[in-house]
Amino acid sequence: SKVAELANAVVSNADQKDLLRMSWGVLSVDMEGTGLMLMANLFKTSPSAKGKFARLGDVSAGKDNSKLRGHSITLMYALQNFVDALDDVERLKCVVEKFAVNHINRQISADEFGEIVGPLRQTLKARMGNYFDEDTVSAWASLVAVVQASL
Ligand code: HEM
Repeated sequence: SKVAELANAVVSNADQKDLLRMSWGVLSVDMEGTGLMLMANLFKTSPSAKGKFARLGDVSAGKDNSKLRGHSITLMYALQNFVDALDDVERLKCVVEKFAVNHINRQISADEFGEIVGPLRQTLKARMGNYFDEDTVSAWASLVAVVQASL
């Protein structure tokens, strides 16, 4: 399957995995703050994505919106599952498929899910400063592509 093929490509690319782990080390210093930043970037760049998160109410309130805050925190722990699975293709596939279900239930298409890459790029740039580079963005895009293939 396409998911298996893309998951294999991620697990076999040692350079990409180094970039993912190094950048995750930076992003995960402040799980909540980074999650809120990622969501704010998504809402800024993708009005259509904003429409999907109606349950969260007024997302412009940031951290003061407890529903947005809860979502931002749990989204980061979801990403942690992917980073923890980078050496084991079966593990990566099963966590990807678990998160795919949550999004299929919400009618998020592969294209819509892919809208996270731009916001992720902005978040990496803000958090990594001089250590930011486009190879790191590509590494994250490869991981996102595994999820997209499952949608
Ligand atoms: C880095 C990529 C993403 C990760 C790790 C992620 C993770 C999650 C997690 C853990 C949940 C909660 C699961 C649940 O309540 O069933 C969730 C819910 C959701 N996700 Fe994602 N997501 C990502 C990207 C996106 C994108 C790009 C969209 C839309 C364009 C999206 C739309 C949604 C919606 C609408 C919900 C339900 C929110 C709610 O009402 O609580 N997600 N996501």
